[in-house]
Amino acid sequence: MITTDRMAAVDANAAALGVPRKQLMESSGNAVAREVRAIAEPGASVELLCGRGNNGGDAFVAARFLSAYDVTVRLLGRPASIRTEIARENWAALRSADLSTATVTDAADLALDDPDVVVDAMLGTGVTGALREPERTAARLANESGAAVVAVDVPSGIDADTGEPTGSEAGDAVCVEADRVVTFHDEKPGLGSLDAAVTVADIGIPAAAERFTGPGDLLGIARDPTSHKGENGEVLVIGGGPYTGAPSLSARSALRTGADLVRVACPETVAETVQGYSADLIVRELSGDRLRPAHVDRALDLAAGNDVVVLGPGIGDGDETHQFVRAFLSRYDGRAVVDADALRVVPEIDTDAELICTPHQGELVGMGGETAGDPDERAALVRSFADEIGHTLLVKGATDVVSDGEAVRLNRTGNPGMTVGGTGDVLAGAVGALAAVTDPFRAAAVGVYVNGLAGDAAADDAGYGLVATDLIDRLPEAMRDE
Ligand SMILES: NC(=O)C1=CN([C@@H]2O[C@H](COP(=O)(O)OP(=O)(O)OC[C@H]3O[C@@H](n4cnc5c(N)ncnc54)[C@H](O)[C@@H]3O)[C@@H](O)[C@H]2O)[C@@H](O)CC1
Ligand SMILES: [K+]
Repeated sequence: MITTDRMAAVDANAAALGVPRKQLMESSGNAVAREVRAIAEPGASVELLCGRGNNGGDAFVAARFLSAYDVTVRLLGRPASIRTEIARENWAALRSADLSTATVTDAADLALDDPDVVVDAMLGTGVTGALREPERTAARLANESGAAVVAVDVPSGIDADTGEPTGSEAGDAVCVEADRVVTFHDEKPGLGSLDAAVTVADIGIPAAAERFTGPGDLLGIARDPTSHKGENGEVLVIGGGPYTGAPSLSARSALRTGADLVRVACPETVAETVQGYSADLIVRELSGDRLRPAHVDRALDLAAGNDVVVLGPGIGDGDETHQFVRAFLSRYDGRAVVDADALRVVPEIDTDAELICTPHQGELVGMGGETAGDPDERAALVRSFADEIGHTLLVKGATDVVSDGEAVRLNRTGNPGMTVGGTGDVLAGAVGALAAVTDPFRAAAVGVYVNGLAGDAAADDAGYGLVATDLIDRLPEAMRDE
């Protein structure tokens, strides 16, 4: 099963892997033609009803594969209104090949010439709201035609994620009632409930486009242009004690990954130094030189005003500090990224919090997890351990593994230069900022992807001499989804 959003991400990842969308469209159109050949004898009349998006584009391709049939390609709209370049190119290819094409702009001019097969390629996953004209009339005609109706990807006017007619809240939903659906790459959640035979066509999307993070994973994280301060995330970093650099790295990384406000709660002895790293941080002092159980009430108060807590950078491994982490997590019920010395406490704690744990492999073993050399084996182990502890895991390595106990994603951005100290703190901050605006699994996957990209950009300039702060300034560029 794949949702519409995830499909768009995988599609973009495939393009980044060298399989561009036009190539996918060629395979999609070929699969549609195959379906027509399976249900109709050569010579049968086939009417292709095509929209102006890529759903229509699939049918332009299909027409080229149906030379043994009596084919009419009917475009709903003017050729100039075809929305995408790849669909336009495939339309032009039909025209230059002298295939029978027609355009309809007015619903009143629509009539079907008693076809044996109707191919519904009006709208796919790009549909919004109830069907408009002329698609609305065309859907009615197709439903009343008595022809076998083959829908491309999803019947027009159906939401692929829910199976419900789009715009059904308005109470006037019209959609294509397909006999068969040829959907691409994977089953869609909404198709199972339809009264149609569904074929899933492999269109050549490489498995790696789904398995590994890629630029598509960033889609939809770009912010709402009308948002105001605070809406794009408030993050509290709880850290510091024996180390001062770590909480500052996490906090500055969260800012560069897009968080609006980042606060640091740290022992008073390090507060001045942490503040000294950056005027952009809001620093809250806790008494003494280490995190201790006595700080829990105050830390919970501070945490309550934020979307996400990043817990652990630079806290050290003193007993009192472990007690603090234990007590904090047993009472905190929000979202937190847990890193470094705070990790060990997680498996033994009973918490309502939603955690994203970011261990390297040594820390994973310290938590009671297992690791393996082979990435597939490691992925399976991470998945079952995430399931066991009930939290999201991001296990760092040459290939990073992210799992929420169900889904697994691997990441291969990054380079050996990133074994330098502090890059883990940068990662924790980036994941924290993302966890304020998206779900934990995606925050971890995108965080590790952009952190690695920033590391690769830093290595281009500094080679293995790169340092953690080099990554921070490169995060905004890494976050761009184009
Ligand atoms: N990886 C993928 O996602 C692939 C997608 N492909 C095809 O591309 C399709 C998605 O293409 P698009 O994103 O271009 O979207 P669509 O082709 O589904 O339609 C988009 C356009 O239809 C119009 N429209 C939207 N709602 C409407 C309504 N209610 N009434 C009338 N017109 C409406 C709008 O102008 C919109 O831009 C998929 O369903 C599939 O068929 C394939 O070509 C191959 C790979
Ligand atoms: K369709």
